[in-house]
Amino acid sequence: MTSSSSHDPAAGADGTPDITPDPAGHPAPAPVSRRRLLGAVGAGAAVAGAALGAGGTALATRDSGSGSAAPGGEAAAATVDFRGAHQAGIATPSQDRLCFATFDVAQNATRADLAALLTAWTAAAEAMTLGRQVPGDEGDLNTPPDDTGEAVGLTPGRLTITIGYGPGLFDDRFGLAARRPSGLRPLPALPGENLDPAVTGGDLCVQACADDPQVAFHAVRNLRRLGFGTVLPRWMELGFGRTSSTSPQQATPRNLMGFKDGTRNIDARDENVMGRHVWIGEEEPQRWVRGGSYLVSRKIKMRMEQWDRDRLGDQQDVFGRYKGSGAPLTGHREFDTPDFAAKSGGAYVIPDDAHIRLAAPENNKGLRILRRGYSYTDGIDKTTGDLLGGLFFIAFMNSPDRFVTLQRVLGAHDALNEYIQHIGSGVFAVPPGLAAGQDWGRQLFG
Ligand SMILES: C=CC1=C(C)c2cc3[nH]c(cc4nc(cc5[nH]c(cc1n2)c(C)c5CCC(=O)O)C(CCC(=O)O)=C4C)c(C)c3C=C
Ligand SMILES: [Fe+2]
Repeated sequence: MTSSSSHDPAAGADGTPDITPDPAGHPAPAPVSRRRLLGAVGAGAAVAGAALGAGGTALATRDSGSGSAAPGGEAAAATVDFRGAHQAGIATPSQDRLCFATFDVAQNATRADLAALLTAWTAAAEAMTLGRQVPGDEGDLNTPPDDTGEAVGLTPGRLTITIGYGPGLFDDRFGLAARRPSGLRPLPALPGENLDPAVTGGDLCVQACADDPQVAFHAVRNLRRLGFGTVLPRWMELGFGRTSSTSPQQATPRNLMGFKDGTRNIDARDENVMGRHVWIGEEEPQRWVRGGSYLVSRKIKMRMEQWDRDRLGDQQDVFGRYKGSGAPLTGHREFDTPDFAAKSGGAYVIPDDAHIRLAAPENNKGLRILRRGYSYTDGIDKTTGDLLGGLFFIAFMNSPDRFVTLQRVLGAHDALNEYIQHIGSGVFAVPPGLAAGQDWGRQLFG
């Protein structure tokens, strides 16, 4: 690979990339309130940290079942509304942690079983996002507890639980063929991928995001527990270090390649942009899924040993951005607009095969997606000693064709391909949010 060995204009005087300043001067998160406000959780928007929104999002502690406060004092954390026009966990400012799982419906499960499970999942999910235990009979010594218990005493951690349905759910098993969202079909084969069936597909997916990994895991575990006999877990992924900002109010995080990731992501607070690119709109014949979205997941392994031996100039050319500041190679500050026409010595400053050139909306007829991925690790490869890990890519869009269009270009031409491989995949229709009194079972089956 060639390198322009570009020097980061935002680097310190000694040439060390200065990775600390946020050029946009984004505000620091509000201090966490320690006050305990039980009960009333209003219809306000999601909030980062514990700042109370004017719309009434309240603070809550996890219900310990005995009414006592969390151990160690009165720790409080923000909750995110479970109900609304759209499911939480899409436009919600990204939490720090992810637990993502897919499930297949068991062979002998019926339509009624699935509908009942989705109704039970709704009640459990709503309770858990409020920091409460999964509802049910308590204290019966002759039956297993309704909640597995490991989140008792933890704060809600901005938990969101987002559900999605895979293409297989709309086959002839449950009478759902006539309700299949028009864009939902298996993704086509894409260049360079090497998909492992063990981390690909599923009839249903559950994305649990929270600022505490135990809260996120507890959510998926309890849905799995409720699903005994009706659904079987297919695969599960834990994510850390969110790799995308979904709001410029969040400092841009770094991925495992050390680059700021999410700089030019969609600002999920912009309803106009979300309406054009992310939410399924009026053009969708299946009314029940309007206001929803499509979730595409890709488990992307990074060849970290190769990457860590690559020169800084090469690394920057791969993305078309400076590693320190995150600025485009044609700019000085992170949020400068890339100049894809700029040349130096007859060659593009942002190389032909740079990741951002190939993925940018300017070069893809305005196409945009909302990225909401996380880093993952699977430990080490025992035969080689290599680190196993990379990006668990999640993106939301109003048609999976958007992802296919982008990935056809990236998979064929991206300089990043030398260092990554797509090893897992999923596509799911994400229904809209639930109104008061509605549940996932009735929403799906009509
Ligand atoms: C098909 C969509 C995409 C895949 C797959 C993908 C993989 C991938 N990306 C990075 C790191 C970065 N991506 C960045 C920008 C960026 N990436 C995509 C799409 C996919 N990325 C888009 C649409 C964009 C925005 C392009 C633009 O408008 O300029 C960046 C730059 C910072 C940013 O804007 O977010 C980084 C860094 C990795 C490591 C990766 C697979 C492992
Ligand atoms: Fe990317």
